[in-house]
Amino acid sequence: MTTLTETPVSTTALDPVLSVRDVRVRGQVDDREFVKGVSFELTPGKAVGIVGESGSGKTLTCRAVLGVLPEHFEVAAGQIHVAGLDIASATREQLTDLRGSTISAVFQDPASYLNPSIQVGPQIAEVVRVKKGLKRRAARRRAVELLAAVHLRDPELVYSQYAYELSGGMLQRVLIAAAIAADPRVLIADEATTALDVTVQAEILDLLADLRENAGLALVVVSHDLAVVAQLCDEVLVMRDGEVVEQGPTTRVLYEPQHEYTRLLITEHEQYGLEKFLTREGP
Ligand SMILES: Nc1ncnc2c1ncn2[C@@H]1O[C@H](COP(=O)(O)OP(=O)(O)OP(=O)(O)O)[C@@H](O)[C@H]1O
Repeated sequence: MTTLTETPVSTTALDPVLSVRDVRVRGQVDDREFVKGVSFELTPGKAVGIVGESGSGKTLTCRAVLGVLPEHFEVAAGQIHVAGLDIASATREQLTDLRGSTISAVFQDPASYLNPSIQVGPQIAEVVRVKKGLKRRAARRRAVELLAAVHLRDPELVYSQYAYELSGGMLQRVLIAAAIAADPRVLIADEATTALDVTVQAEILDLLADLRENAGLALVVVSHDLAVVAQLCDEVLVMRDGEVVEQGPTTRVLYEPQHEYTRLLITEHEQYGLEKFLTREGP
């Protein structure tokens, strides 16, 4: 089987690979706080989920962690450490090095992250070449390996295809392959399976679980779908209007919700079959 990482990652290390402490995100235009104090820690192989309705600040939290807030937004307070590095005091060069190789992300709408006029494989090979310093031929080989690792059938064929030739599920896998190309320690999956049909979604979730278990990847999973978080995450944060209204172990939050808003989300999601993912033993 194709290896997902070139160097084995310890899953027993206790040092957090990501530490987010009381982070606040402010919009500079109207001086409004959009994220009002988010804290969590991730050690290798762990997964944290962020749930909440549209506009509650989930994506802004992720973008703050990645150091790519939209224009006119800033981290107004709090600390973010990625693999021990305080990103507020990191140089531009350190941040560029960090992105992709230590922390990486997959968002919704994979097509918009790929260049439509370049075959998908070379785009992954380029990440490997730049971030891992591999020569062209080795980078190509690694890109094909990565396409196989995300369970794309006929990876050689996919390597030479263009984004428009691939289905949504295939594209999302290509994006995951690109996101893990430089062996990051943290992967942010922001609504990464939302646009996919149920079967493909389940396959992508299995893939993320596999990366977590076998490569020690730490995950931040953003989803409006509690079932997704129930399946993948150890801990969950429930956000509403920029605030974390509830936070704790996934099974506790989903089985014994303390906050009325969490109860409301759970009731809304019962139709999606939350039960089938959630066991008392936890993920
Ligand atoms: N690029 C932007 N320009 C202006 N306002 C923005 C921008 N991005 C986010 N916002 C504002 O910040 C709020 C929080 O946005 P965010 O994208 O974090 O929400 P979310 O919880 O991820 O929602 P969704 O589930 O719809 O993605 C939004 O309601 C919006 O008002």
